[in-house]
Amino acid sequence: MASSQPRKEELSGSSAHMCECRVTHNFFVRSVGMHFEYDGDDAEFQHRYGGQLVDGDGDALSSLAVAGILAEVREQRATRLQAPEESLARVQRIEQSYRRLHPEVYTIDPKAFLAESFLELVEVLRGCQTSLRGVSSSLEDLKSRGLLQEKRPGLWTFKVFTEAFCDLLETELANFAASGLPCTAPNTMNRHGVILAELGFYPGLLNPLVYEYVDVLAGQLLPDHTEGLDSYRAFTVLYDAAADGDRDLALHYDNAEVTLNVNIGGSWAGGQVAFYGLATEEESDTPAEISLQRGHGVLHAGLDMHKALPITSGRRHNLVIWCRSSRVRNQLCPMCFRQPCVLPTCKYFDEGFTVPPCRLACEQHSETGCKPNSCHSDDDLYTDEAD
Ligand SMILES: O=C(O)CCC(=O)C(=O)O
Ligand SMILES: [Fe+2]
Repeated sequence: MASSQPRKEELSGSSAHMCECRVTHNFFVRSVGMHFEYDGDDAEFQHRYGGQLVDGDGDALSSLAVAGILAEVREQRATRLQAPEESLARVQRIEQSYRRLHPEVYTIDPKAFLAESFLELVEVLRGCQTSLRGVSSSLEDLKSRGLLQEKRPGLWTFKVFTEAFCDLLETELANFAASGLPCTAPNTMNRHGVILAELGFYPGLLNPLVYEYVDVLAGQLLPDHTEGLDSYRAFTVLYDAAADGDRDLALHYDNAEVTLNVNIGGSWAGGQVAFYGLATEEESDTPAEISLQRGHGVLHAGLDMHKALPITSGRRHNLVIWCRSSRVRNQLCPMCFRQPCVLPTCKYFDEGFTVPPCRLACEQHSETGCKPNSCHSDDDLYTDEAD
């Protein structure tokens, strides 16, 4: 199953790619509560939305109001186009100026960082990859011994990290936050989390965690969703009931085949993560609500719709890893549900598509003559020159 595949960064000639939909789809304008598509063609935007948009009373929006929406969408697109370049600049600045408090937390120490039960869980499931004995009896055994819980089909919880690791990571991240250096928030709803690639956590800590451990679990526990994990996006989310804190996260699915979400600290009330089932299937009326103890994680399909309920007091700090399987996502982009047509990007914005088999948007457009303005002539902007 999973691990015989080379990971993406080991493939010769590979580079980072994102689906073109990242800069053409899902622009959310809060004032009208709608998502828009926009590929840089103003006339097409006007044509597509001009007559359709109505205000709260059902009256058509004025052309001035539509122009205002277009301006907002245009700005969002420009921000997304610039994001990879800005990320590279931030990384350079962090590398030059940040003094690590705990340099040891950047390199995995399995015995000190990973819970004993997690190491055993992975070893048992690794053994199932080669054994003829079915995985199901091993899973039953692991469940009966309390190493693994199945909250409902496809929703697994287990202990991942030791307290010592959670302490190290939390204090390192607090030290980084106190440095005042710039970092990126993982999404617009989580203003206080950070993208861990930009802080240098990938090579020594997260690459081995994902490729040597999570890949084994994902392959055995969510076999319909991965054909081997070969890239990922890792970040933290931080909820705080205090005045300026983020409290909840809207219903969504992840840009991932498989997600591992682990609590690394805090003490709080509320804040359960509620799961509603796969986006491709009928929504469940009764969500499975998960509340994790410190060091414990939930492993779920990226397509499992979920939201974080509001925390009512305290603070909740989680490490989230969106794991990607190029063999799966190369067939269909999980964000636009189309065959991916990709743009080069920097490694911090990699969405895990590989070329080939995916086609570059520029080639696709010049061949078919469609949408030349959504393909990027200035490739240097999207090439990772930090390596
Ligand atoms: O709040 C959480 O624990 C879930 C976060 C999440 O779903 C995400 O960032 O994709
Ligand atoms: Fe999520």
